[in-house]
Amino acid sequence: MSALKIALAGASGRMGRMLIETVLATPSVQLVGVYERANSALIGQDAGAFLGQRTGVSVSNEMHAVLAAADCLIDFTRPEGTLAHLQAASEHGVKLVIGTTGFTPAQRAEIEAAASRVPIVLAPNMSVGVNVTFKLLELAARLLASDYDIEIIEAHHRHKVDAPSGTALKMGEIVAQAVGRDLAEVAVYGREGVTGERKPSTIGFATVRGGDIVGDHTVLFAGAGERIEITHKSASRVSYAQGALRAAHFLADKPNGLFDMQDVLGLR
Ligand SMILES: NC(=O)C1=CN([C@@H]2O[C@H](COP(=O)(O)OP(=O)(O)OC[C@H]3O[C@@H](n4cnc5c(N)ncnc54)[C@H](O)[C@@H]3O)[C@@H](O)[C@H]2O)C=CC1
Ligand SMILES: O=C(O)C1=N[C@H](C(=O)O)C[C@H](O)C1
Repeated sequence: MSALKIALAGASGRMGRMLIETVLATPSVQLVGVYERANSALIGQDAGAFLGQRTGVSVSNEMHAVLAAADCLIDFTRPEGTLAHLQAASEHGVKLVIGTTGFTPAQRAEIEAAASRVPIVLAPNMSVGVNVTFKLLELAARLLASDYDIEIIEAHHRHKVDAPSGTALKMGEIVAQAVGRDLAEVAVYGREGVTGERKPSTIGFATVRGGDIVGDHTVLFAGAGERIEITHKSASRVSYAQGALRAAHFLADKPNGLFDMQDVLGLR
């Protein structure tokens, strides 16, 4: 079987670098294109230069050239970048794995519309561990129901620009749905001053930013006389990169449609 041809966006980013390293170490995939923004010092350099490796693939700011030989584009950038890349990928019939977070509902609708033309995996967290944690949360929330207060706490590195994390928001959606609430109505994003007592149906979010924390998420179910904490901690970005490659393989035989990592991992 021939290797899956992968193009990457966001070459200089934390995830971009981890993806380049992971693709180069994975025999079932081949790096065929690497994109970075025009103002980047990396343009024209070999994509493996930061690893001391020669790949023969130069970093380019011409998305159409980057996509020309690709089966799948993996994008971990920023919402505005992802939407531009989505447009180019759908023109080329290139499948998409999107790890970027922080989309507005309107931006998400654009991704959904594009999925009628090309298949897309869109997931705020590609790690197997987080996706299994989602299942644990669903079960815990359903069993504990309204007797326990639900709070979601996430911590990330100092460079992260969106809050709460995409993963924390997804966890909120999962637990809200499991207890029959609409997250948009019950979410409380941070507290300050004289807030009054906690309303029982709310789901609170707390965000920590500091240092090089890769990504920690805890969902706290606090009841009378006890509490349950379900926590996932990432120690390396490699699990996200490996998940993204699993997602790319999953898309290989899909003509179109919007999927997430629960689909990829068979966790539905
Ligand atoms: N789904 C998942 O498993 C994970 C998702 N993420 C998400 O991936 C995204 C990137 O994270 P990091 O690599 O840590 O960020 P980063 O800041 O290290 O890298 C961002 C990359 O995107 C590029 N970029 C920024 N704006 C752009 C634009 N308008 N057009 C094109 N390219 C643009 C930058 O040049 C850079 O290469 C974030 O949204 C983050 O939340 C991060 C880790 C795991
Ligand atoms: O920006 C990050 O680093 C991460 N972003 C994702 C998110 O917003 O959930 C996934 C992971 O937590 C790392």
